[in-house]
Amino acid sequence: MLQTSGLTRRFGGLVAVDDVDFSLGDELCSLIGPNGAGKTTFFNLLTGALEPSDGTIEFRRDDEWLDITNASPHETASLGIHRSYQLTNIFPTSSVFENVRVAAQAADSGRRSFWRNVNHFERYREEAYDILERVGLAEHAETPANALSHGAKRQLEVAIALAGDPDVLLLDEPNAGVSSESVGDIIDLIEDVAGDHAVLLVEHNMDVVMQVSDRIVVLNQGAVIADDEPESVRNDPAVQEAYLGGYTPGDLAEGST
Ligand SMILES: Nc1ncnc2c1ncn2[C@@H]1O[C@H](COP(=O)(O)OP(=O)(O)OP(=O)(O)O)[C@@H](O)[C@H]1O
Repeated sequence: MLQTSGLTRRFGGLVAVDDVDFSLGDELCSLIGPNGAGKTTFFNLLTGALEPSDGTIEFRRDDEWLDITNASPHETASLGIHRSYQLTNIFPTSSVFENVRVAAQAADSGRRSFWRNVNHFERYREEAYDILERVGLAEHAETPANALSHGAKRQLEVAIALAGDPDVLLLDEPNAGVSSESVGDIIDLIEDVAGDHAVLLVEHNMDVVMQVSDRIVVLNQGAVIADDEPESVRNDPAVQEAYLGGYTPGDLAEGST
């Protein structure tokens, strides 16, 4: 569905993403690695927020591979690649419902404006309510976004990303700052969303990663050092050394960044 070949991004002399060959199918793949490994830069390359220094990015739509290496964020979004942004795309004083409705409307005007009809506003409302039901925020529909708990704000970010009607969802630390009691809700949401979307997840909480992932890709200093199913990645000596040294399974603790 999405693949990169030799993807590289340099910042001056620093190689933040280093010759990455990666593919995402219809699965939930987690991207992990130590601070500064290049995960955010890789997300920014996939969405078009940053231009690569080298390499290519391709996206499959219908049966055709499209070269999206130099696509803008607007173009990647209209193709169906959406990212959950940590709080930055929430309108804090608008209601939860309004945030999702506006996102549904914006996505529609980017994608399907030609087909809009007189009932489209009602459709955005229905879409927004359906999504709020799905992410567990229906009872907070009229709450101003800035009055939500941290965990509920994360759910709202996912709701806004879903409103874009994505094929590929890039989830950026959906557990960051979430209390340990709410981590289970976010896990349920990630697993639910992965049922009908390809998902690439950046997440520091290893228990979450081990529980939800079909596959894990490990970045270290910009390069892929492992790409395998969770059990194999956990037992990989190179991954242990670079990242998992202190990890013992079973502690669903608060996500850290
Ligand atoms: N705009 C930029 N200009 C210069 N250097 C940058 C820029 N963005 C990122 N970097 C550097 O690129 C490297 C990779 O950073 P990146 O944020 O992608 O890592 P990360 O894996 O997401 O880290 P974290 O887990 O801390 O979020 C780091 O050394 C970072 O300092």
